[in-house]
Amino acid sequence: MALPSLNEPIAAIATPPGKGAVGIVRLSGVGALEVAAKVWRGKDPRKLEGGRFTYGTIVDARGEVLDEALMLVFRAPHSYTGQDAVELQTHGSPAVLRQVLQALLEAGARLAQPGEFTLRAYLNGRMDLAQAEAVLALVESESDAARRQALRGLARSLSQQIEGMAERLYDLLAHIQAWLDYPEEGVEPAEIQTTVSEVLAEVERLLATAPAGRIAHKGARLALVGAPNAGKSSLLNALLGYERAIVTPIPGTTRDYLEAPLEIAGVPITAVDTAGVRQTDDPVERSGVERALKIAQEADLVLYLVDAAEPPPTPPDLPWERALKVATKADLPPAWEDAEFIRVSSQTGFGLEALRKAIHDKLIGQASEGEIWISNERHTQALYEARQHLLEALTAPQDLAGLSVQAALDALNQILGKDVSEEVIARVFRNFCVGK
Ligand SMILES: Nc1nc2c(c(=O)[nH]1)N(C=O)[C@@H](CNc1ccc(C(=O)N[C@@H](CCC(=O)O)C(=O)O)cc1)CN2
Ligand SMILES: Nc1nc2c(ncn2[C@@H]2O[C@H](COP(=O)(O)OP(=O)(O)OP(=O)(O)O)[C@@H](O)[C@H]2O)c(=O)[nH]1
Repeated sequence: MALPSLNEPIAAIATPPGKGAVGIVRLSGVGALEVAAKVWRGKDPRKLEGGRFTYGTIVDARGEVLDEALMLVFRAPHSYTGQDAVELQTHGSPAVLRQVLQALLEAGARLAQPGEFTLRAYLNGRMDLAQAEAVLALVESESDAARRQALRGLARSLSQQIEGMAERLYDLLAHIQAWLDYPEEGVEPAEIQTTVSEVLAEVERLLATAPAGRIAHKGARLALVGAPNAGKSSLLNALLGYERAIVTPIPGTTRDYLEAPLEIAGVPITAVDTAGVRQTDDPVERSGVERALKIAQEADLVLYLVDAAEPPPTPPDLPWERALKVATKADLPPAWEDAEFIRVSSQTGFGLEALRKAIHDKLIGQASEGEIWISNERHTQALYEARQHLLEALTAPQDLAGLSVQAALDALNQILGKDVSEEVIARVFRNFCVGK
């Protein structure tokens, strides 16, 4: 798969489809300023300093005015792509944006492919591949946790950590090579063990953040499960802060399931209220129960609710390793007590903060706010590969350990986009939107 040419001017609408206060059309490449000059009535962009706005009108090839606009000129290498670039900031009408784009295409630009501006930034060495992926993650971020992590990637936090590990492996390789050449003055076998173990621990630490990273990026499904009248709908409403689900004293009120979005400590969560689980002959209720148990199996986390004011029911079959046990109606006199249960009252709000914290901790695990979370599947795969080769290096005969160290190094470098195939690059940028 060939990557698109790097230099010809490309153009795209950068703002999302639909009406907006302002819309932006982007242009980048060798000759971008000439293309812009052809559609512009105002100061000549070729004579403008980089980083300045100017006001004027945009015209098409026949001289018809398309809109009044601001033009922002960037001069290579001081632009997002590293090339000469121009932004036309118009009124945010789909008709205006379409015509302006059309005029740029007629003036000599080519329509940009998805992610092609960022691809150019990468190919021009303005960012590494992990940073480019962070741009995509940032554009896609819907939660605060995801935004924060993506911004960290953009600032090269992950890249620097990978570079640090790579550096240590390069040094080790050099020593191993010296030892192969001059066995009498080369590496101590212990040096291989120590360095490889330390880098391995770092790789494993990063891999351990992958579940948290995935959840911060994609969100988690939280199933509320329990017997009829356990207080599932009430707890959902209490967590949401508004009355989403119907609450009645009649057992079996929620017959199907119901989803509602919420955010806990910056993590996007889809809470699913399910039908009460019990033995029943009613076919409608039974399919609700089956569905509830299936939702529990598929959820990232299950809240198993038991009414603390009643004798406890027989627990259903749940994925207990992904479950939190919750005793509800803590405002009533308890019929039983069990320290494994988090006590809450949806009526008074008692225990809700503790529950939120427990949900967050269980979903995010030991990954701490301050560290880098891996949220990208490509990075996860590369780290697994590196881990595999480092484990090999630990057990390989000393004269072969270098091969495994080299393979681990190659895997780490893939994250940065060093020596990756065009295939891999194309796959990364395929997920971008046009104009990014
Ligand atoms: N209008 C607009 N807003 C935007 C962007 C953009 O391209 N255009 N961005 C992009 O997606 C993001 C900002 N990122 C950017 C990063 C670098 C450069 C840039 O031109 N850098 C040059 C010049 C710096 C300077 O003038 O001080 C450089 O680093 O040399 C521009 C935007 C978010 N907001
Ligand atoms: N005192 C008290 N009553 C509660 C509390 N939470 C729920 N209830 C009551 O318990 C009953 C059942 O509550 P729901 O939230 O509908 O229970 P559910 O588990 O969704 O019930 P189903 O839809 O039947 O499965 C209602 O009468 C609620 O008012 C609580 O924290 N304290």
